[in-house]
Amino acid sequence: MDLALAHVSHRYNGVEVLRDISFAAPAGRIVCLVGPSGCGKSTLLRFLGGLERPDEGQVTMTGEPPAGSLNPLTYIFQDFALLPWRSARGNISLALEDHRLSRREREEIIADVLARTGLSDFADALPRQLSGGMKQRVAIARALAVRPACLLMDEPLSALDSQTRELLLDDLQGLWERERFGAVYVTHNLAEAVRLGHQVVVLSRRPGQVREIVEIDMPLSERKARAAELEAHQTRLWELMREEAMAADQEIADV
Ligand SMILES: Nc1ncnc2c1ncn2[C@@H]1O[C@H](COP(=O)(O)OP(=O)(O)OP(=O)(O)O)[C@@H](O)[C@H]1O
Repeated sequence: MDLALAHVSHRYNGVEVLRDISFAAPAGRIVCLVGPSGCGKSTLLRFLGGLERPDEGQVTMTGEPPAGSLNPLTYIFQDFALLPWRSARGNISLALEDHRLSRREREEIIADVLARTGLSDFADALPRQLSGGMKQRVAIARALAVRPACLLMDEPLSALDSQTRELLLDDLQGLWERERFGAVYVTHNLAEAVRLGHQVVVLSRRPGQVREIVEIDMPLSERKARAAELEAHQTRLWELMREEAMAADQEIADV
C-alpha cells in the first residue's frame, strides 16, 4: 500500500505551518522526514495517519495492505505510550483486542512479535520493570502485531541514550529486512535518517516546505559496514539543514 501527500498546505490559528508539501511513501520503503523544530513534521505524520486533515491538498492511500493486516497504519511515539498497569504481553494484546481473533490466534501473534523483538523472556514484565530500550521494543512489537502497511514513527529513539539507540537501529533494520514494511520516520537525528531512510525528505523551517528529497541507494543491511559512504549523505543533509536550523533557532531566540 502506497501513501502520498499532494500539495498539502495547512494553517493553525491563521499561522501558515506547511506549504505545498508533496512526497510519496511507497510500500516497503522507509521515508525519513527531517527539518528544524516546528517545521511541521509531526503534523504531516498526523495527516498521513488520518488523525487530522490538511486545509489544502490530498492525502492518498492506494493499493492493498499486506495479507493479514489488521490495521494498515500504526504509530510509534517517542514516549512509548504503554499502559503502565499492563504487562508487555498485555500492551501488545491491546492492539489486537478490537479484532475478530480467537484467543489462540492472538496468543500466536503476541508470541511471534515478542520473539522478533527479543522480548520473549519479558512477556509478563510491567513497563516500570523495563529499560527505555525495552519499552520501545514493546511499542514496536505492538505496532508490528497488526501487520501494518506503514509504520508512522515520531522520533521513536530520541528518548533513549546513544548505545540503546544504536541497538534499536539494528533491531529496526533487522525487522525491516524480514518484513519490508513501509514507514515514515520523523527524526532530528541525521545519523538515524541515513541508517534507515531509503529517502530523506528535508523540510525547511516554518512554513515547512520540501527543500529536497535525498535518495539513499544502499541496502539497509550494508549501511553499518559502509559508514564512510553514509557520512557523505549525512554531510549533504547537514548542508541542507544548517541554514534552516540556524534561522529556526534565531526565530525561537527572538520570541
Ligand atoms: N494542534 C495545534 N494547534 C495549534 N498549533 C499547532 C498544533 N499542532 C502543531 N502546531 C504548531 O504547528 C507547527 C508545527 O508543529 P509540529 O509539531 O508538526 O512540528 P515538528 O516539526 O514536528 O516540531 P518538533 O521537531 O519540534 O517536534 C508548530 O509551530 C506548532 O506549534
